[in-house]
Amino acid sequence: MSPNPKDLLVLDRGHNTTCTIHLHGATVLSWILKGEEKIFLSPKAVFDNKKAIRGGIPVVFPCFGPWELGPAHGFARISRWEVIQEPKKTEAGDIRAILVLTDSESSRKLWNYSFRLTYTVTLAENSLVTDFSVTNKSSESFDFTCLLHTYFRVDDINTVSVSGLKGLKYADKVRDGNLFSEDREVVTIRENVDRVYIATENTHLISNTLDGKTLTISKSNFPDTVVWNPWKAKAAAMPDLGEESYPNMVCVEAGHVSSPVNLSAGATYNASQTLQA
Ligand SMILES: O=P(O)(O)OC[C@H]1O[C@H](O)[C@H](O)[C@@H](O)[C@@H]1O
Repeated sequence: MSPNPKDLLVLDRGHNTTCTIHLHGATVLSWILKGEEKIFLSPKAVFDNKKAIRGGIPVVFPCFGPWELGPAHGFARISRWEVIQEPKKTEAGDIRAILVLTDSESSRKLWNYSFRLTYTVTLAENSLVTDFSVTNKSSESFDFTCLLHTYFRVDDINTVSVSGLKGLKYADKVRDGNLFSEDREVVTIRENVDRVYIATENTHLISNTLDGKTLTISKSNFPDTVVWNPWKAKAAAMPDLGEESYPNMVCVEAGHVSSPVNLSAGATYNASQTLQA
């Protein structure tokens, strides 16, 4: 299934460097840098403007994980966002687009607050910058968790490693969410891994993504990092993924998830992620 071109926003910086955003969820589907796709999008992803898109960079808000009030990972990734700035060149020569999501009758039914999310995507020469902000437009404070659920494209998950996690505590979601300590300098993945690393370094290197290359994630105000690969059996059980695809993806997700953000009435939370290749 391919997305409908009417649902897409394309940022084009020239030199075969582009970023494509689906308005459903403001989901970045693709980041091509000098001809090379850096982001994993499942060949079985569904683009029905209802289901969350399997791959890319889904935006998780207002709840990471199962949510007692609504769909898992919240409603932002399954809501249609509005483009408030079409792709436009910045003074630095980058291409930037801005999308927003505000509360609606359907969001208030699940979560009765007024808010404005702003997502600014900047395509630079060697990087993709995603700035995320939440403004509380309600008359009372609210709590939320949020995360950029980035799926990276890799040649082979068996050779990938992730830095910036040594010595940290993590909640292991495949072991009842129990807390463990990471003692490895770099984290490798050889089975179903689903971990919330707490208070991580602001930079992670993902090694051996494509042709031995390293990709860098730099984050600010996203204190936590989720590392996820469902491995073979779980991938096989996901109709929009399939067992053939798990070796070609790794999710390294920057978020504020191990504790909620408490945002006062009228206040704004700002966080950002830069992917650099
Ligand atoms: O299937 P989804 O709702 O898109 O969630 C995909 C995955 O997202 C995160 O990485 C969570 O830590 C996982 O537990 C979850 O399975």
